[in-house]
Amino acid sequence: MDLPAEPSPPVATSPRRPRVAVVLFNLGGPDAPESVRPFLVNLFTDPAILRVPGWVRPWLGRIIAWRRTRPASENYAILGGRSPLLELTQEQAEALESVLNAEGEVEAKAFIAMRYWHPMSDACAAAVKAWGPDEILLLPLYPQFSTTTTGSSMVAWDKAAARIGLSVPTTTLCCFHSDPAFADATARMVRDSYEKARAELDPAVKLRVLFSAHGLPESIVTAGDPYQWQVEQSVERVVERLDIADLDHVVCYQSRVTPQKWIGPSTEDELERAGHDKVAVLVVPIAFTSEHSETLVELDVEYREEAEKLGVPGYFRTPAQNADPGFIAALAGLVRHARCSGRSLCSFGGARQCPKQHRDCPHEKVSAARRAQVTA
Ligand SMILES: C=CC1=C(C)c2cc3[nH]c(cc4nc(cc5[nH]c(cc1n2)c(C)c5CCC(=O)O)C(CCC(=O)O)=C4C)c(C)c3C=C
Ligand SMILES: [Fe+2]
Ligand SMILES: [Fe+2]
Repeated sequence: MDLPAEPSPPVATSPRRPRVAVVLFNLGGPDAPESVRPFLVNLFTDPAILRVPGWVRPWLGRIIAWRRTRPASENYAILGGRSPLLELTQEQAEALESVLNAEGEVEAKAFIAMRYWHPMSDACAAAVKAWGPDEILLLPLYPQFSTTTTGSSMVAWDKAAARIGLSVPTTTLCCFHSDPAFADATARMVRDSYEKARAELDPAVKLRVLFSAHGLPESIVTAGDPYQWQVEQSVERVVERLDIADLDHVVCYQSRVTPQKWIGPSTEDELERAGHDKVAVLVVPIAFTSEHSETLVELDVEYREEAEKLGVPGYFRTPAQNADPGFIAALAGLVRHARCSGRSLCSFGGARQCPKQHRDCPHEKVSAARRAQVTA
């Protein structure tokens, strides 16, 4: 006699994890000596960078790019003829992807959209579309928002996504200048290099920390760009965490490339002051999260030589974050936080109040007036 078949046990079905495409924004850099000129043309013909009437820009932008090609090529030659930015961003992308996937909440894939050299937004948007995400998170690798960097990348992304009809719910993170995990990771790196510098220096020599950020033409800040204010916020958060009594420190700005008036003090002026005061310096890049020509050449070669000439009694530098585990954990936290807070969290150029009222919400608000100026 046939026995009735045993009812089969219920099959455990775990819900499919949402597929999240994390798009990392950075500036990009030339991948060969012959790419330097077209990279610079892309940069100087961007209306976010060269703020002149549209009919002048293609001409003036090309002239400025042409004039800048020689000094820029000389800098890239020191790095073997190319920028290391893409490889370093790829390492950050892989590290972030593995942290997010290990957490198990989402199925994450990190993509890279460079602004002025490949892979740019069009290629990135096509790769994102082919992957078929449920959600997209736009995550700048610039801690502080500037219309010249993150703002410009957002505009380029929107155009690229529209061109190929990529319409997936998208969260945009404007900035993370005051994110506690970002400040913790940065402060740890600064403390390490501060201690190493102190160990090398004669105890009688004082050490000053120069938080060096990329500069901006002053007119861009006057027009409402929140970058300088956000840089100052980042420095305050890091200094709080360093908790070094009577820390001698200053915020300064490097990499001026146009003749207009740029925000100051310049990093060069601060080197001159350090030479005059006979104090050693620890230079901390505060607005770049990866090494590239402006850290490896400008800071490590040019400013070091300048400091020697000026009689600065010691020159040290904190590395950029690259794939530092603390920094990658901070990025993963930003992804989690942005998702849990809902898609309304950030708007172009600023952020609305954190809807979940998290303490220390990293999405610091930009005042309504400033936001209006930025988005105008
Ligand atoms: C008017 C010119 C520029 C403004 C404004 C500007 C803002 C800005 N840039 C960064 C970060 C990076 N800049 C990089 C290269 C680079 N930037 C400019 C000009 C302006 N940047 C030039 C001409 C170049 C090319 C290099 C050179 O000619 O020296 C890079 C990448 C470089 C690499 O090696 O890959 C980064 C990163 C920030 C954060 C910023 C304002 C907030
Ligand atoms: Fe720049
Ligand atoms: Fe929040």
